[in-house]
Amino acid sequence: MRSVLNVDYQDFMIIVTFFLFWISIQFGQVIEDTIAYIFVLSLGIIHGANDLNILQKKQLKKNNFIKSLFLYLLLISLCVVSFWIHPFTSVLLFIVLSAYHFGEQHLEKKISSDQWLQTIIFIAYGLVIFTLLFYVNVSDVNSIVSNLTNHTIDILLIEISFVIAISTLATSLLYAHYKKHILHLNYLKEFLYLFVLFLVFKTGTLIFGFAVYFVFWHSIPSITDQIHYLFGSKNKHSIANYFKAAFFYWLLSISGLVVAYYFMEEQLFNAVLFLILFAVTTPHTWVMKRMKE
Ligand SMILES: CC1=C(/C=C/C(C)=C/C=C/C(C)=C/C=O)C(C)(C)CCC1
Repeated sequence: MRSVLNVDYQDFMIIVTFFLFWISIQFGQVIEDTIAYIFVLSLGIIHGANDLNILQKKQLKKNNFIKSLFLYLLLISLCVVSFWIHPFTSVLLFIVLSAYHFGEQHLEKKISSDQWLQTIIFIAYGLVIFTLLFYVNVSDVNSIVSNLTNHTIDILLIEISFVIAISTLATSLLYAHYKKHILHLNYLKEFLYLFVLFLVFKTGTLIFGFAVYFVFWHSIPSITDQIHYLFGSKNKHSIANYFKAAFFYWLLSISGLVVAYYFMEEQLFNAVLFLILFAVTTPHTWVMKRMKE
C-alpha cells in the first residue's frame, strides 16, 4: 500500500513539474527565484525540522537518545571543521552526501538490494540530478562556489561525473534487476521524470531548478514518510501534528537566517548559509537513514 501511495504521488508530481516547467518558460528570474525561496524556506526547511523528534522516537531509552544526540552534534561539528580546513573539498563532500540523500528518498522503496549496492545506486542517481542541474547552470553555480571557496567547478568535471554517474546507475540497476532486487521500478517513467526535470533545469534559474527537485521531489515525499513514522497514519490530524511539532524549529531557523541576513556582510552571510545547510543536512541524512532502517 505504501509503495502504491508513493507511485501515485510521483505520477501527480510529473504533472506539477510540467506546470513548473511552464512557469519557468513564462516568467523571468525574479518571479522564479521568489517562488523558489518561498518553497525552500517553508517546506524545504520544515522537512528537516522534526529530526530530533524522530531521533527521540527511534531511541525510546533515554541513554540511547543522549548518545544519538551526541553523534548528531558531532556530525555538525565535523562539517564545520571540514569547511574550515578546506571549503572546496567540503562543498564536494556535501554534494555527494546530498546525492545519496536524494537517491535514498527517491529509490529506497523501489529497490531491495544489499546496503552496498543500494548506496552506490542512491549516490549515482543523486549525482545524475546534480550534474544535470549544474551542467546547464555552470556559471551561476561557479559564482556561488567561488564566492564560498575561491575555487570553481570545471565543466569537464561535471561532464565526467555525469558520464560516470549515469553509467554506474545503469549497470548497477541492470545487476539489481538480474538479481531480482528491483521491486517497483518503471524504467520508462524514471527516464521521463529525469527528462522533464532536465527541461525545468534548462529553462529555469539555478535556484528554481534546485527548489523544484528539493521541495517537490524530495521534501514533500520525505514529509509524508516522516508523518507515517511519527504518527502511524497520514490523516489530517497527523499532518497537523507534524507541522505543529516542526513549527518551533522552523521559526528558530527562519529567525536565525533573518538576523544573520541583516547583520552580516554578503560574503560572510553566504558562507554561513552554506555552512548551516551542510551542517544540518549531514545529521539529517543520518537521521533519515536510521528512520528507514
Ligand atoms: C553546491 C551548490 C548547491 C548545492 C546544494 C545542495 C547540495 C543542497 C542539498 C540539500 C539537501 C540534501 C538538503 C536536505 O535534505 C546549490 C544550492 C544548488 C547552488 C550552487 C552551489
